[in-house]
Amino acid sequence: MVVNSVTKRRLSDCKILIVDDQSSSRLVLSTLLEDIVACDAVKSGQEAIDYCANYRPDLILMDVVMPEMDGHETTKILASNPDTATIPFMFVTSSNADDEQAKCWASGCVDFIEKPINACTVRNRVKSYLQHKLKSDFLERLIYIDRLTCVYNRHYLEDHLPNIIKDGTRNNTATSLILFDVDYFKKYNDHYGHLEGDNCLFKICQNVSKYLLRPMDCIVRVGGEEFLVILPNTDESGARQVANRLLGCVNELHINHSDSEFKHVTISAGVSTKLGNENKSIDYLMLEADRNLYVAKNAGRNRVVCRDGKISSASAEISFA
Ligand SMILES: Nc1nc2c(ncn2[C@@H]2O[C@H](COP(=O)(O)OP(=O)(O)OP(=O)(O)O)[C@@H](O)[C@H]2O)c(=O)[nH]1
Repeated sequence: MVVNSVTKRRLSDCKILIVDDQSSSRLVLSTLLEDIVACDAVKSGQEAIDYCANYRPDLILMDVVMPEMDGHETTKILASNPDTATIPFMFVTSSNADDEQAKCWASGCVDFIEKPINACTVRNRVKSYLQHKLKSDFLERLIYIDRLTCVYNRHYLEDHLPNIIKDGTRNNTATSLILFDVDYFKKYNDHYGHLEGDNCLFKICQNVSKYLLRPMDCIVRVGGEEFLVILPNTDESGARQVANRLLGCVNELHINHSDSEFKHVTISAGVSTKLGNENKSIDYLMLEADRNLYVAKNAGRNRVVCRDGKISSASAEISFA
């Protein structure tokens, strides 16, 4: 998962993906745009889908007519996957018929470019869209990112968790939550000072973010030194593995904490899971995670408790698998 930041991105930080079966069209578009943004190019809808499974372009320029999978079908598949649904796309089309234009807009494109392309229009249309996107992305980060830790804040949780849970029900997939809390943090602040405390929270969040491997996994600061990790499409055993990995990665930071029996900073975690066909509310899931966190604290801290009540202590094993 990408580590968030509230710094402003520039046009030159953006990346676009050009999807066109004709190598000449790919070359023309990338040559026209490469001094404005970084460009990657692929030659089919399937390659675009594979690319987006690993990378998040700021914009896709999508040819409409392609063999095997056309631009409309490709964007439909991207839109049906929550991981790729928000990637904006512009169609590049040689048809300016009314019904074709209507079809492009109906599929959710942000704009379209007519073929044969006009160099000046393509450059300015892409530039103007990306400038607008950079501003709205920045505003969204200001609203949703906690300034101290650079992870999501409660506003994000309130606006997005209901949809994540609904997606899980709709797709009949499990969703898990990990609620974690820094152990003996009051003592840490008392001993090392509040500024060091802030610093410690930042380090933990940055490190934990690196260990959330799927693009849809995210971490939210729910308050003080308490954080929620949201894991869409993850069952209880998967969540346990992630939670143990997070405990391991905080242990591996080796932040001194002389007033803890572990002698370094640790976290405790409670997990809750909603199976695709279960009807559990967000409040219920939060309570379940909170109750399990409480059990983990009482069992000695630096451990994970899932809904089956099983306790696992921090595994020092850290795996990126
Ligand atoms: N430095 C710093 N401290 C914070 C922040 N938010 C909350 N805290 C402190 O975190 C501490 C939490 O203390 P407690 O809730 O007693 O929990 P704890 O000491 O971690 O004990 P256990 O959770 O039982 O292991 C309080 O002293 C809060 O002031 C923050 O943003 N920065």
